[in-house]
Amino acid sequence: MTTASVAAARADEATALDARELYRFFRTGEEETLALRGVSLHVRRGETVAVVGPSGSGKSTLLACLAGLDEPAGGCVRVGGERISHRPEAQRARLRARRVGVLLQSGNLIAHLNVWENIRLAQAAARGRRSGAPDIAALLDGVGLRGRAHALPHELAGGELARAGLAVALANDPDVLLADEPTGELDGRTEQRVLDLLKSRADAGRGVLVVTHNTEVVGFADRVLVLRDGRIQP
Ligand SMILES: Nc1ncnc2c1ncn2[C@@H]1O[C@H](COP(=O)(O)OP(=O)(O)OP(=O)(O)O)[C@@H](O)[C@H]1O
Repeated sequence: MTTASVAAARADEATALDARELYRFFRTGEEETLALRGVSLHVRRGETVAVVGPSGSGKSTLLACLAGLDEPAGGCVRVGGERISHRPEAQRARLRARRVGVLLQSGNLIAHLNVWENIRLAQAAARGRRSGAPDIAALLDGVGLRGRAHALPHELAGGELARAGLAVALANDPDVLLADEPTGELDGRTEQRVLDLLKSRADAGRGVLVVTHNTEVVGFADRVLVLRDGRIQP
């Protein structure tokens, strides 16, 4: 191995998420919207990064591209050194199940499965992952839902639902956790609990990226990136 390739391998190891020159546009009739215009960012292992920006700046589109839920028209996304962009959807889903935790505002729970079953399903989808999956009871303890393991999503209150969603997003012990407004509708105490959990993921050597308007979340992040008109501000 050359010195340069050793250095590149080390940089890869230290990086949980790496996105280069992402472009994404939408066409509606005659109209074309450039939602992402060359976005590059990275999240190191052990780091929490917040992305903030006004409504319509491209935050949700960015999160979807980073998670492999959407395909950028140009650019490349790597998670834990593996490319997740520009692959068939089934491969992206497999990689996401193994390496990425996604917490969306729309929720990530399957309605007819209880909390325990939702977590179990996320773990089953991640099979083949190199390390063992976290213990479900420990995950539930972490989000303060040990007593709600058998509740269906519609039986949970708003804050409980958000915490259950977080437990599912963490079920595969992801290299990177991507969260859209993770503290959206939460009361102060639950918000602090969720932020502590996100921080503990970073402390465990994983990467955390949150998209948010919330100043508390911005304050807790190691780095803040501002997105405007589909570009990261210098
Ligand atoms: N499916 C789509 N079809 C057409 N235009 C879209 C689509 N999704 C997003 N856009 C456009 O892309 C731009 C970025 O949208 P995006 O939802 O990513 O912004 P955002 O920063 O997440 O906004 P908000 O904070 O309001 O959720 C907007 O101009 C939006 O109208």
